[in-house]
Amino acid sequence: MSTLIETKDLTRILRETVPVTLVKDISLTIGEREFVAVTGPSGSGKSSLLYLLGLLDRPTGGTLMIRGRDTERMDENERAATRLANIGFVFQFHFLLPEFTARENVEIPMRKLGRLGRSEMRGKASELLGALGLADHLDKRPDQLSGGQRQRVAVARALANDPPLILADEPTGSLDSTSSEQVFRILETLVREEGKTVVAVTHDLDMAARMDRRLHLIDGHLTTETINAARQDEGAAPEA
Ligand SMILES: Nc1ncnc2c1ncn2[C@@H]1O[C@H](COP(=O)(O)OP(=O)(O)OP(=O)(O)O)[C@@H](O)[C@H]1O
Repeated sequence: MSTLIETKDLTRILRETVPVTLVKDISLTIGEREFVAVTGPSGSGKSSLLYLLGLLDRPTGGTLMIRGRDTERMDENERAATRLANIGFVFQFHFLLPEFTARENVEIPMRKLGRLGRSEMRGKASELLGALGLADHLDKRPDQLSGGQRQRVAVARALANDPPLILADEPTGSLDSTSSEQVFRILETLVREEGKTVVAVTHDLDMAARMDRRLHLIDGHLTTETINAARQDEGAAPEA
């Protein structure tokens, strides 16, 4: 299994009047085709860790390598380009742009990357939305869609540039149980059939148990790392 992300003593401290530790000394390795849960109590640093892994925030200590490249040695342009080509985000609240249609929302990351022409972008966006069961909703705006449909548009947007890594912050947190299961299965399919790596923050321990590995945080520290049984049978080695 090749390594996608490697951190060593990753730390993020806010330099306020009283310093606030968001994430402290986290060392981990995440490989390609892994389905990883991040769990922990409220305020334990789960979102902060995801922001660091997604290059949306910078560490104050330690290192973060993505595909063998030290992200702290990159300038802002390189970080932005690395993010755009390698990482898709799905948040608890979809953050779709309300004035744009589903298809236009999915096209936005493609426009930013600038690799495809206009009709190719349209085609790719339609294809992605179609694969997520939204073929009849391409031209609807977010307020014309249900919560589950909006979250599927957000997943399609995360996949727009075909990144190897999807980071999801409570992607099913605001959904009813049926939509939640549907979105979970989509993420699972991305790993099992498309070879993506998905790292998802979740409060749902049943869901976490269905993933390959669970990283549990307390007070910004990675306290336990659990390899789920099904994966151990496949020979995945426990790391911590
Ligand atoms: N900008 C900030 N200023 C001050 N404190 C912050 C800031 N951002 C985060 N924190 C604090 O850092 C800690 C970690 O926050 P984080 O959002 O990463 O936790 P979390 O595990 O994702 O929580 P939740 O499950 O509630 O979303 C929390 O105690 C939070 O209050």
